[in-house]
Formats: sequence, structure tokens, C-alpha cells
Amino acid sequence: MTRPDLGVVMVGASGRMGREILQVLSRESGVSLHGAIVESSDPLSGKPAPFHPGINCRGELTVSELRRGAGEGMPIVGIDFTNVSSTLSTARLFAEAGVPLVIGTTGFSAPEKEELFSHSAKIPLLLAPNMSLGIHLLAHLVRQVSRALPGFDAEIVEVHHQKKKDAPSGTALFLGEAVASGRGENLADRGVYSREGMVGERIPDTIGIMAVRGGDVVGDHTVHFLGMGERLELTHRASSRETFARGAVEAARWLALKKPGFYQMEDVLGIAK
Ligand SMILES: NC(=O)C1=CN([C@@H]2O[C@H](COP(=O)(O)OP(=O)(O)OC[C@H]3O[C@@H](n4cnc5c(N)ncnc54)[C@H](OP(=O)(O)O)[C@@H]3O)[C@@H](O)[C@H]2O)C=CC1
Ligand SMILES: O=C(O)C1=N[C@H](C(=O)O)C[C@H](O)C1
Repeated sequence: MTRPDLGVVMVGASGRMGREILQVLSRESGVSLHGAIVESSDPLSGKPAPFHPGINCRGELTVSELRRGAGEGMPIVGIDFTNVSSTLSTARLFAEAGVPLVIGTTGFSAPEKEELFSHSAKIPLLLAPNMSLGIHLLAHLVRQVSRALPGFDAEIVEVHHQKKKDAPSGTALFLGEAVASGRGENLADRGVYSREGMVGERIPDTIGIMAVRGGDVVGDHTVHFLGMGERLELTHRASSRETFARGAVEAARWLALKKPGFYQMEDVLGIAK
């Protein structure tokens, strides 16, 4: 029997993305589920992982277990789709164990991103607010349009399902960075998040970012470039979480072979930043 090329430890195994990734892992060859981590209070704790009846979900993971797993010959990579505080703990654990980690969680502050970045001195760490191919092509186009149309007002609108907890989406912020970088600027200096009341006229060169929530929308992002007498709208719509799940597994395969460092989805996809 041939051994799988890669073992994945899925952190957040009972979540929307966790389940989707477990399903992708159950179908793909050359990759297997090594561990499924849920919150200790989760009803799935101690029960078989969805789509993987031979592996029980667990509420904890230790550095020595990770090290032991990684020492068994098969490379191991973690994939985390949980929340900010959980992912920060996961990243500390994986860095200590020396095991690569793919992070799909969104909602980090700048200092929290710095903390994640610091772990990349010890392990290959990939952080991507969106694992789809289309969003990264969109960001590439947005940078070009932003550069070509400096006088146009840029506004980003994202729409997500009613259960999403962070706003605006990590992807909207990522696209905001793309608009800003096309103009040689930083989103931190130009971002405007929603508007209410007597806000006055639009301040030139700002980048507006708005969040809409409702229903079961997987994830829509539109970047509006608004000029005088004309406007351009670039839209990406995700209609299935499988797109993100496939991207995350692809990123894990890619990351397993890398040296310690900080990586993004563009590196996996070979798209110029
Ligand atoms: N990069 C990308 O392409 C994508 C990123 N995302 C991001 O991924 C994150 C998760 O999204 P989604 O799956 O929809 O959210 P869910 O809330 O469905 O899933 C998160 C899961 O993590 C669990 N969890 C929380 N703390 C821990 C912990 N310490 N250990 C193990 N599990 C834990 C939660 O449990 P409980 O509910 O009990 O708290 C929940 O089951 C979000 O930040 C979202 O924005 C989402 C889609 C695509
Ligand atoms: O929470 C979600 O669902 C999604 N989150 C990511 C984000 O915040 O950008 C990516 C995707 O749009 C779905």
C-alpha cells in the first residue's frame, strides 16, 4: 500500500469551512486526515470526524503529539479556520512544534498579524483571507485598474451570510490593499468603513469598504471605480465553499515542501503581486 504524501491536522473541524475541507480530504489522493481538532465543548469532541469515520475529533492538541506525528516520516501540515484567538494559540503551538501551518481565519488586527508573522521565522506559515483563484486574479486586476484610473473613487462592497462574525471581510480588506497599492498608498491611511449621518462630501482618494450581511451568501466582493459619467465594477462571487476548501488543501500540499517563511496564496498560485 502506498503511503499518503501528506497528513493534515484540521483545526476547526466542525465549522463550515472545517467540514468542507474534511470532505475534500476524503476525496483527494496523496493527502490524508491526520487529526481533527474541535473545541473541547463541541458535540463532535470524541466522535468520528465528518467523512473520516476512522479518526475521532479531539478537543486538544499538544506540541509533543505534533512533533511525534511529524517525526513519523509523513509530512504534516496544519490548516486552521476558526477565529482570531483560537488561531493565535494554534500558531504558537505549531511554531513550537516546527510544523507548517495554513491559516484561513480572518479578522486579525495589525499587531495580531505581526504576531503570526513572527512565527514564520520558525515554520512555513501561509495566511490567506481567501483561498480562491478568482479573488487573487481580481486583486491583480484591481491593482492595474487602480493605477490606470487614479481620479476614480474606489468603493468596495462585500456580501456574506448571516452567520459571519467579522466585518468587513478579510477579502474586502485585501482588495482595499490592492486598490491602495495600485496608487502607491496604504489602506491604513485611506480606508473609510461605512458611513452614517452628516459625514460630509467624499474625501478624495479615500477607499470605502462596506459590509452587507444576510441569508446564505457564500461570499461576494465588488470593487467599484466611480468616475464622472462612467464607472467600472469588478465582481467576484463565490457560490460554494468547496472553492476555498480546495484552495486550502492545495496550499497545504505546497507549504509542506517550503522552508520557514511567510507565504500568501499568490505564492501558491504563481500570481505576481
Ligand atoms: N480564507 C478563506 O478562503 C476563508 C476564510 N474564512 C474564515 O474562516 C473562519 C471560519 O469560518 P467558518 O468556517 O465559516 O466559521 P465557523 O464558525 O463555522 O467555524 C469555526 C469553527 O472553529 C471552532 N473553534 C473555535 N475555537 C476553536 C478552538 N480553540 N479549537 C478548535 N475549534 C475551534 C468553532 O467552534 P464554535 O462554533 O463552537 O465556537 C467553529 O466550529 C472565519 O474567520 C472566516 O472569515 C471562511 C471562508 C473562506
Ligand atoms: O466568513 C466567510 O464565510 C468568508 N470569509 C472570508 C473573508 O472574510 O474574506 C472569505 C470568504 O469571502 C468567506
